[in-house]
Amino acid sequence: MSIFTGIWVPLITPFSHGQVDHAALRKLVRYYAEAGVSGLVALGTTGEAAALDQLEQRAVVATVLEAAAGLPVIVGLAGNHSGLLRESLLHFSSAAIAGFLIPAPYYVRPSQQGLLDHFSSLADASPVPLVLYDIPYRTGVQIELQTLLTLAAHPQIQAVKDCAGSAATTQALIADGRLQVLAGEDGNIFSSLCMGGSGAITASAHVRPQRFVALYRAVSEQRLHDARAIFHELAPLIRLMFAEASPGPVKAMLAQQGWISDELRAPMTRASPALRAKLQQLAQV
Ligand SMILES: O=C(O)C1=N[C@H](C(=O)O)C[C@H](O)C1
Repeated sequence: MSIFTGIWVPLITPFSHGQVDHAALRKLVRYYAEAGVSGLVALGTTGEAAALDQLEQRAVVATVLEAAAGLPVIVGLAGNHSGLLRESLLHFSSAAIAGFLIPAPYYVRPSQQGLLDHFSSLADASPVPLVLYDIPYRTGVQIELQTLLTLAAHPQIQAVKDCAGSAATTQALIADGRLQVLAGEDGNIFSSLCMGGSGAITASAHVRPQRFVALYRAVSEQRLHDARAIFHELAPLIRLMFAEASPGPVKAMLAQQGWISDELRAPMTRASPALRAKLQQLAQV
């Protein structure tokens, strides 16, 4: 069994006056570590990695690793240029990271054979495990079940962040048992864990991380009644976190709590005033 279990927070990247706010990032990392999460993801979708240049990406990972003080950190590696991806992979491999989270190359819509070749060659080059990131609504291409199962034979491919939105695929991956299945759709966390999923990478856990950890523990300890109650309690929060383009709502909530300033980089935008009002109401519950 690999380490890809429990609740992982895909960190936002805080900005202040247009620059990465490393002080705020450090504080957030400490907060999540103390909340009992299993690990952190830097440069995930929620981290606005696409809006960071190479130096900023490297600086973000360095800050997260330093503040995490041994808590496992996965680095997101998204892109559609194989050479640049490989270069980043080799760069970050020299740091003490727990793995890479890698989606299908976006926009170019490769064939399943192209995906097999792509992930296999990155896995061959990587000294740390890969978490495959299946998120067709963002990349434009599905990593089909058969492709995931073929890739599971590679010793360095150990988990999948499952955002495919197919209960049948989730079930088949869990039944196969070779890949750890991390729920990547926040609304599916409870069902995925109950089916035997190993955990979740969930942006909603930026808010009330302790409750997400409690949900994971309740399912692991087979306290179904407790787990169900916690999930129902978290459901309104999860809905609001994705009511507008992510990570706008997460950043709005964290800004209301005083952790960060409510800044995103274009083309991403802040949550609307209407949503911010709803988030404020939720915070009072
Ligand atoms: O940052 C991530 O990685 C996440 N991705 C999903 C998405 O892209 O919508 C959602 C998940 O909560 C975190």
